Order: sequence, then structure tokens, then C-alpha cells
Amino acid sequence: MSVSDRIIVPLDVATEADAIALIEKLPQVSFWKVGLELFVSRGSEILRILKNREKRIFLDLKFHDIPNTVAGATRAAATYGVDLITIHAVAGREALKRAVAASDEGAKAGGCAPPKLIAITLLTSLNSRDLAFDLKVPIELPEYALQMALLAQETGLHGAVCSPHEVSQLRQVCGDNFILICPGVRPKWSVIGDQRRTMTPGEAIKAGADYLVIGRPITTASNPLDAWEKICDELSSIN
Ligand SMILES: O=C(O)c1cc(=O)[nH]c(=O)n1[C@@H]1O[C@H](COP(=O)(O)O)[C@@H](O)[C@H]1O
Repeated sequence: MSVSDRIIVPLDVATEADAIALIEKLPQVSFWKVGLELFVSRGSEILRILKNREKRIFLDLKFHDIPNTVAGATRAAATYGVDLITIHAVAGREALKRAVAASDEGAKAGGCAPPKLIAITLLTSLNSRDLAFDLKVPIELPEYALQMALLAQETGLHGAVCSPHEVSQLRQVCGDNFILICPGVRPKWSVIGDQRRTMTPGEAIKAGADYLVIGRPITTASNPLDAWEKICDELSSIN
């Protein structure tokens, strides 16, 4: 896989027109993420647009509900023929297991390949303080992220989203076949914003990430294509 195929760019915009404008500004991007903002505002049409352009799709709706509802949502999402779907690990063992079965059913109904199911371990916008004081989770953050990834692996999911800070430990414990995706990635020249557990693209790949999700450093740059190429150059130089 080339370095550029390892960067997933989120379409964090509210309209199809804005999404298409971004896709056209960045023709080299092969993997796009459709998240809550665009899917809630515009529905599944954007998936068709991306498929027509032969792009890979990360449908990031972060399901977190009771098992029956997670299964239903996963079954429906799997009919679209997307590549990746996210579910919060904290939805629990039963919801994760039911999602795995439902994904195959949905893909069959849609006549497409099943997506890879990816667990959210702990959002990269949270730090140890948030985990301990607000969420009242009494274990260390890296251990918590690892336990969530292991729960996902045990229940048959294909990978996890984690911050670059946890990725090397998750890679070591979960093995090479478990897909690890890191948001919270910030080149040295970019603004950190609401992310908390960040690293540069090169550091995150060296630590063991398969894919990086990089949004605003590219999408809000005055020249998104330049920003994208700068990141690809940085990644090529570490290979
Ligand atoms: O699932 C995700 O993609 C995700 C998980 C997470 O823990 N943190 C996180 O930032 N994300 C997503 O990754 C993207 C990061 O965007 P930027 O912060 O603009 O680079 C956003 O679309 C988030 O929804």
C-alpha cells in the first residue's frame, strides 16, 4: 500500500456541494471518511457519489446503543458496500457480537462485500483527566484503550480506532492482522484544536498505525492539495 493510500480524509462538511468541492480539490485522495455531520444532514447519497468515483469509504457513524439497535444499524450500513464501519466498544460484548453477524447479513442483502468493523476505544479528544474525573473510569488510559481493543478483537471485529499514543501497545498485543486507525494526527505545522492525544503523521505510522485519519490540517488549509502533498512527502521520507 502506498503512503497516500494510508491517509483517510474526513468529509466533515454539511452539504453535498461542499463534499464534492473537497473531493475535487484532492483528486489523489483514495480513502474518504463520511461521518455524522454529512450523513445526518444529507443521507446516503454521498456514498453513491464516492463509489461512482471509485473511492474507498470509511462510514464513521460510531454506533453506541443496545445490542438490537446496534445490530440493526450495522445491518443497514453494511448494505452500502462501504469498506469500514465504526462501533463504540463500550456498547458492550453482546452488541459487538451481534454487529458482526448483522454485518454479514447486510452485505448479503446488498450484494456487496462485508465491511471491516472497527471499534472506537476512547475518543482522541479525551485525555487521562477526562477519563478519570469525568467518566470515572478507574484504570489508566492506555490500559483502558487496550482492554476496549481486546474486547473488539475477542468479539470478532476487525480493528480499532485509537490515538497514536496507544497504537504501539495495541499493535504489539493485538497482532499484525488487527487494523489500527489513528485520528488525532497533527503535522508539526498544524493547529491541534480539540484533539488531545496527538502525534505527527510520521510518528503515528512508525508507532504501528495502518491508517491515519487527518482532517482539518488538510481540509482547512489555504491550499489543501499542498497540505496533503506535504504530509505524503513526510511519510515517504520515513519509509
Ligand atoms: O472515528 C474517528 O474517525 C475518530 C475517532 C476519534 O477517537 N477521534 C477522532 O477525531 N475521530 C475522527 O477523526 C477526524 C479527525 O479530524 P481532525 O481533527 O480534523 O483531523 C474527525 O472526523 C473525527 O470524527
